[in-house]
Amino acid sequence: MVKINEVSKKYKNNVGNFNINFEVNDGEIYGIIGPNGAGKTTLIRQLLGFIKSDEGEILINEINPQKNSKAVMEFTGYVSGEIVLYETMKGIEYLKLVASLKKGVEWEFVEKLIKHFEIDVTRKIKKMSKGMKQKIALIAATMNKPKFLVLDEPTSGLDPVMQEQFNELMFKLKDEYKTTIIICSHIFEEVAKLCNKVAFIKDGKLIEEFKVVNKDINQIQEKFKTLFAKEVVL
Ligand SMILES: Nc1ncnc2c1ncn2[C@@H]1O[C@H](COP(=O)(O)OP(=O)(O)OP(=O)(O)O)[C@@H](O)[C@H]1O
Repeated sequence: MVKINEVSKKYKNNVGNFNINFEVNDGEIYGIIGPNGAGKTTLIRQLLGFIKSDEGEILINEINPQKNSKAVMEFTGYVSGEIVLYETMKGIEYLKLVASLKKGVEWEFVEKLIKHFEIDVTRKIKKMSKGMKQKIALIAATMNKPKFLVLDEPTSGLDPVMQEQFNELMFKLKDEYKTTIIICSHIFEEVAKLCNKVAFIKDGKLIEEFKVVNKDINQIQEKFKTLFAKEVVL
């Protein structure tokens, strides 16, 4: 589903990301882990064709997003790190608008998602909490059971109950609809529970790809500590 070959994006001062290679198979959940500023969001935006790579090739379901982002977005759901919604709308109005713009939305499934996340969609978005807005964004991104789903720190505002509901939704999409998912996260537990493989990104480089075995959070934590060890300053 996803093939990334020698991809680089250099901002000024040699910041960005460099010679990234990885593949994600159909129906896999792939994690991207790295500290702040490592280049995760830059990579995701290249994957979707929102920013142009300087080098390399990306193929999503055999389509190059850099040449045809629109074609990729037709079968892709995306939740960005900074969620921006139409603040003056009610939740339900926003979801109806998104449903009218996407192909293949069954409203019954949207209703199930609203119930699943236990969210009051009659409220105005501007009066919603960060976590509620995140749920709305997740429903908007998954309402048409997309073939490909890209999530940039999707659960940073969710409480533990909602985290579990998020995990359940990810498994449902993967198992029942064969959705391929890429998820950037700082939450090791989430990555351990959901992902088959994890890429560790440091200073714009993919320094290690790691296979998650038995949903073991300790392995990921240990690997992170080894790869990102820092001298104690304070
Ligand atoms: N438009 C831009 N112009 C110049 N530099 C940029 C631009 N966008 C991002 N950067 C820089 O590129 C680097 C990677 O940023 P990016 O947002 O991809 O990191 P990240 O891993 O997603 O971080 P975080 O976990 O904090 O969200 C950072 O040093 C950032 O300052």
